[in-house]
Amino acid sequence: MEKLTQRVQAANSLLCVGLDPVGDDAQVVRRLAEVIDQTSKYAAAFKPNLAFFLSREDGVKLLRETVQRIPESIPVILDGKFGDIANTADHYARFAYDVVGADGVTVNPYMGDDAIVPFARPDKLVFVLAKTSNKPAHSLQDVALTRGGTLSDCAASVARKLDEQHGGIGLVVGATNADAVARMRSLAPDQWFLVPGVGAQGGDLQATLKAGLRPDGAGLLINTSRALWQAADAGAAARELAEQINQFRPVAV
Ligand SMILES: O=C(O)c1cc(=O)[nH]c(=O)n1[C@@H]1O[C@H](COP(=O)(O)O)[C@@H](O)[C@H]1O
Repeated sequence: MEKLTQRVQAANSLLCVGLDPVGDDAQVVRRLAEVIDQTSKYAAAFKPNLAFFLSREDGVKLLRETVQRIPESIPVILDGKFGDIANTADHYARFAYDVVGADGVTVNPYMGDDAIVPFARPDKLVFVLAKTSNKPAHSLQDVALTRGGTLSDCAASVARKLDEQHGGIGLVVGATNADAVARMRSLAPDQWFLVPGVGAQGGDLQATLKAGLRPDGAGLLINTSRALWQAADAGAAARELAEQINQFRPVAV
């Protein structure tokens, strides 16, 4: 969290640049370098999505090279949505941190605390899926529990408890439902949220910021992936989005 906070302050940005590379091999290598180099100045973090690398024959090598190209001061969140029993999760954590060199991960909490805890290390960021951006998520995440609240609420409270115990635990909350962002913020007032869903998925940036920013003007990492990958000028698009975000921040961090 320290590295993230420092970067957010240094770049004066809450923008997370998503890296979901598509195209043929030569295009992808060239475009990844371009997007990283052009957007770095405006990036609070980068989020490579593991699936887009694993679908290529040399995906792990490309992922490692991608992470190495990102300036050291900018946190890299490996979006793997990992989630398995502790023994297996430990190997995913070694992959993400020790093989790939990521500073953080996304984790699916469905299997419970032991799917999350192996990722908690003093210097790492763990974002737990709580309320995702995809519409069909309601079939599981909005289910009401007999003890009260929904499954999303439960994920948020697990993430909060684990943050108190281990530190470095945030939530993934989609930008496609501002009421849900507000609900998650009420359950997790202090934690960082990774927020995908603006850009290609049509999330409302202003409503999301209003619902989710902490009083200190931080606490949200606004991710966009395709909108930057497909932009004619990724640097200009990143600058524009970072500036739009800052317009709605009540206080500079
Ligand atoms: O964990 C994520 O990053 C994630 C959670 C979520 O609720 N919704 C969501 O879209 N994502 C990821 O965020 C990125 C969104 O990409 P764009 O829709 O192209 O901006 C993809 O890598 C998704 O896998």
